[in-house]
Amino acid sequence: MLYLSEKAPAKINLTLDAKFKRTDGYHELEMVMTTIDLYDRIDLMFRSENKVSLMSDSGILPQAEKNLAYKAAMLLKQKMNIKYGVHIQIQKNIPVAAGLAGGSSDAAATLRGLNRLWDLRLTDQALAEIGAEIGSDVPFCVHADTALAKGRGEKLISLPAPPPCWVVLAKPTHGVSTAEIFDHLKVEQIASHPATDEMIYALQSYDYDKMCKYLGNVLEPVTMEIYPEVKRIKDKMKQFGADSVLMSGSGPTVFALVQYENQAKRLVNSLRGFCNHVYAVRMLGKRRDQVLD
Ligand SMILES: C[C@](O)(CO)[C@H](O)COP(=O)(O)OP(=O)(O)OC[C@H]1O[C@@H](n2ccc(N)nc2=O)[C@H](O)[C@@H]1O
Ligand SMILES: Nc1ncnc2c1ncn2[C@@H]1O[C@H](COP(=O)(O)OP(=O)(O)OP(=O)(O)O)[C@@H](O)[C@H]1O
Repeated sequence: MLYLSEKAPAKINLTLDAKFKRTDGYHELEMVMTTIDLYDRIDLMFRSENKVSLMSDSGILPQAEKNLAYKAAMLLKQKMNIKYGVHIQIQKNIPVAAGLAGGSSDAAATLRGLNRLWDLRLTDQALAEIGAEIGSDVPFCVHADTALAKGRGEKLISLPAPPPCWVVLAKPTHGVSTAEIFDHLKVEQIASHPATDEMIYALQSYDYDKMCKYLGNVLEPVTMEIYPEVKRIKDKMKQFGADSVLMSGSGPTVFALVQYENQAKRLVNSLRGFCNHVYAVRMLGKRRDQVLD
């Protein structure tokens, strides 16, 4: 194969809990994560030379060595001792540094795509293990379904996809550094831990109301303290009729759940003028339509 494309969907956290800070500096986490129908497109072109190159249509992304998709290609090449190359083209739709794992998903889609382009026949599990060396969210993004993630984020147990609904996302203009937010987290001072087991049960019983009830993220108050705009957006979303609202990952993107398209449209219209980056997308939760040959 000489050319192929992969979808790289964004993730949201339905829950994010931190148990303790580990001696390696990472936090031991417990999170329920799923995917939404907002995705980057990764085009991969086979190169017979032993070179990896990368271009993206985004002015703010690192173009080569620092790009997570480039790192993924180099790591896979090195691990599998590959002597040819690839040109990676990224069409960026997921907002950057937003808590939506855009970079991790690009890296994961690159691993999945190269597995096909270079005919490596690795399992998703093997790709996820390689991806864990790039970032904590990459293993989840390799599978790109719905999962309980533990450890640093790399230990995954697959869960049923959430009930169908709309996800309205609003992102403040500034991005957030994940490391900075974790730095400010004091695990022993967490006032309220999310009810992870109840969220799992909500998914297993396909219960939209319970899914809404049990959204929770221990990083939300931390990010809100530093960036009060996050709280203002969350309050507006609640006021404008969202069924439930939560910040995703380390933020600053806030997402609202609603069941019907007209509610999603109303919410988007109410937020315009107040927030520049607003999207209404469907919940995904299952890996489908990933391949774009
Ligand atoms: C917040 C989440 O998005 C939730 O899904 C992820 O935990 C972050 O995943 P990521 O961006 O792939 O994170 P990494 O690139 O591995 O780590 C960025 C930084 O976040 C902090 N970090 C990340 C994961 C974790 N379990 N504990 C941490 O303390 C560390 O300071 C780390 O240096
Ligand atoms: N392909 C890429 N797409 C987005 N960001 C990238 C990419 N490659 C490298 N980066 C860098 O990674 C950093 C985090 O970007 P990203 O959009 O993945 O953040 P995030 O959504 O907060 O991630 P997470 O939810 O996994 O913490 C940014 O500083 C960005 O410059």
